[in-house]
Amino acid sequence: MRTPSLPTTPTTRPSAVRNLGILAHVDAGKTTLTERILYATGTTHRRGEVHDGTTVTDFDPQERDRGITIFAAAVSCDWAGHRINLIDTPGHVDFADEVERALRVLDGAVAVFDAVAGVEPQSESVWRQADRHGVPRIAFVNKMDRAGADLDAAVASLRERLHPAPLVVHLPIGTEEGFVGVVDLVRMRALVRAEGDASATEGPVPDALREEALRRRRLLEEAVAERHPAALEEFCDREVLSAATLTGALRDLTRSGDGVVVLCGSAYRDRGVEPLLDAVVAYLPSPLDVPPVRGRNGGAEERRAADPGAPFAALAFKVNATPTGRLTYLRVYAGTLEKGDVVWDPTARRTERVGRVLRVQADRHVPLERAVAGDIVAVVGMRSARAGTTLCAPDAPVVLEPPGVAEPVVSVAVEARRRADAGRLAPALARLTEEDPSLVVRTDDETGQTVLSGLGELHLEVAVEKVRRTLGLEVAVGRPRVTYRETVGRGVTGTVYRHVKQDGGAGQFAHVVLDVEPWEEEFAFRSAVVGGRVPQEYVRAVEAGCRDALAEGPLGGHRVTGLRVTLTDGATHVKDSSDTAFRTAGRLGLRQALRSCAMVLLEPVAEVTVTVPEDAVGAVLGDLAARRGRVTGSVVRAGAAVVTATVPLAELFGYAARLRGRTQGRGTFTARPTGYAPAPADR
Ligand SMILES: Nc1nc2c(ncn2[C@@H]2O[C@H](COP(=O)(O)OP(=O)(O)OP(=O)(O)O)[C@@H](O)[C@H]2O)c(=O)[nH]1
Repeated sequence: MRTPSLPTTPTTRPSAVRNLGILAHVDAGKTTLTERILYATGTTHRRGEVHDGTTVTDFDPQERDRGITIFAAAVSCDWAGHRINLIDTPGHVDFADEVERALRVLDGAVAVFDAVAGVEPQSESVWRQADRHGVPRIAFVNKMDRAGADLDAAVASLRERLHPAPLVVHLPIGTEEGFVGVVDLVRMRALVRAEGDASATEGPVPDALREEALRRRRLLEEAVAERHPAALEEFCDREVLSAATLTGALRDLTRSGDGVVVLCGSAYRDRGVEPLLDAVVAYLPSPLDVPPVRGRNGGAEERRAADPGAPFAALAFKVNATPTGRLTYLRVYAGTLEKGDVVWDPTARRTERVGRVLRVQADRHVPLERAVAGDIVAVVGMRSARAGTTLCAPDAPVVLEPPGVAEPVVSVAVEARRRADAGRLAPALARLTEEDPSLVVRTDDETGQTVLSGLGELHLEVAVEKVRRTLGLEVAVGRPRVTYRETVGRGVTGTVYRHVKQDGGAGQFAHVVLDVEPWEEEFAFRSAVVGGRVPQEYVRAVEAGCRDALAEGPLGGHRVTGLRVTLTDGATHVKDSSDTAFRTAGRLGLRQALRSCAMVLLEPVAEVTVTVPEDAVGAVLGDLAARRGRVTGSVVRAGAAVVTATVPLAELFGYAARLRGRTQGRGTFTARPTGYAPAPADR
């Protein structure tokens, strides 16, 4: 059994905290790197391996069985007087929402790349996610010990596909099996760990590499000076940059997102891990270096800085049922939280009592007296907080922007296998959705079946398996189905809808005239009513009614998207008109209009990347064509063919097994949902 030692002291200086995520494509080595970081920092005393199922962060039984990260796990360690709170995130696209929630609360990230494959599809997706959240990052090119590893090629693919300004600060020493360490180009020192060494040794740059190291240092100086005015000044005056100037400029460029420091190593062989930790501390921002968190207090925007003395504000980003109790993971943005405190949930409009505050070390927890601004902790005792809930001081309310939730694209019908268990299914599913907001449960109106929806086949498989393992509930699962949508192919003008109701007491009256047209965005609404014939408040009610109508389209009850509605005319009644009447008129009026429009059924499509041995390409192309796939590219890289194609998600069910069969287990693929496209008429 692993015995992680736990940093138990509360962090009192936000400037000494680094909250970071480890992001990458599946199998790039995030979990192994996290494991080596815990070992290098003395947090653990043995190195766990993914293939042995002994890592600290992949502690869930399913993660160990499948050898992949499914849930973002938090661990903390100390390095050079700093507290590093680290979140190991899943690399598989089905769990992208878990990454999204983690990114919302992180200040920085380490993006891990495979030195042979370079930038892979999911590394591209998580990179864009981090861009959206403005999270500064460092790149770590891992697996430098593998045959075919090439730092320069990996950097070229980074530049080509992700468009950052790469600032390469390492020169590898040795190649592939002979990779033993790196030259740190900032300090011009070599860090070598030969086979059998317990730790890295620092020394002068080996003579054989001196010239190349100087050339690369020069390239680094030029790249930095080009982007950093103070560095440029020094470079112009003295024609060189000092290590101190270089370090300061690299820090500034990382934090502003104008450059990405690139390091290399081999996590598996413990090479390049300590330099990576040094870089995290030197370049990535502390909670004080990022802009104060934004929130709303009533209608007004409010910002809270990472000040332990300020009124408390925190965002819950994960909820997890554990043997310790229901854990709510919090990023504390402002103020201090002590055990026993009463905090306010402004959205649910209720108070919550904080039972205990815990430092989380994957599946282990250590009680803390308090947590201060900038820290990431878990608390026990919250009843209603979910991922995305703000918790704040009762006398200083604020609502922080919650992370977005992805729309589900795949559904399965589920039922308890044993009749006697029928009553246990609903609470079990409710618990799942509480922990993972990207899972949705509903009852099908026509069949009465319970339908579980999520982001992919694997996502749903893992969810059902969790119910079986944790609650001992056997669940029968139907065939997976994709989530269709409907859009407007050709619009209509002048749909008249009159909502009149007269039953005894107060009547209801609303009259609307609507135009509907295809639109680029999901939904837009405007009023073109002249002369105040429909007051503003009723216009808003019509819009709300139209939004209600989007839930079910006329083709098959699917969600409607891609349209603009214009309210062109209407009429009111002095006594009988109300918000409710106009909302109803908006809903029923749009429904009527959509029935007259030419509607188009949309199905989800995914960008698929298949990597196979060259001799299997023919079979793979034929199979993709049979699945209505459109091939968008094909290249040969390190002896393997990489085929990219756009394929309807509905045709991808069971593809993993099929590909394995066609390639004798040598083929792999990833699928990234990219949006919706018109479905063929027979759907
Ligand atoms: N040769 C080599 N193999 C490595 C290295 N780092 C990780 N691996 C191996 O690569 C495989 C994947 O590593 P993981 O650490 O599970 O990768 P991951 O990115 O966490 O994968 P997911 O959590 O599933 O997204 C494992 O078999 C590791 O042993 C490395 O530096 N060199």
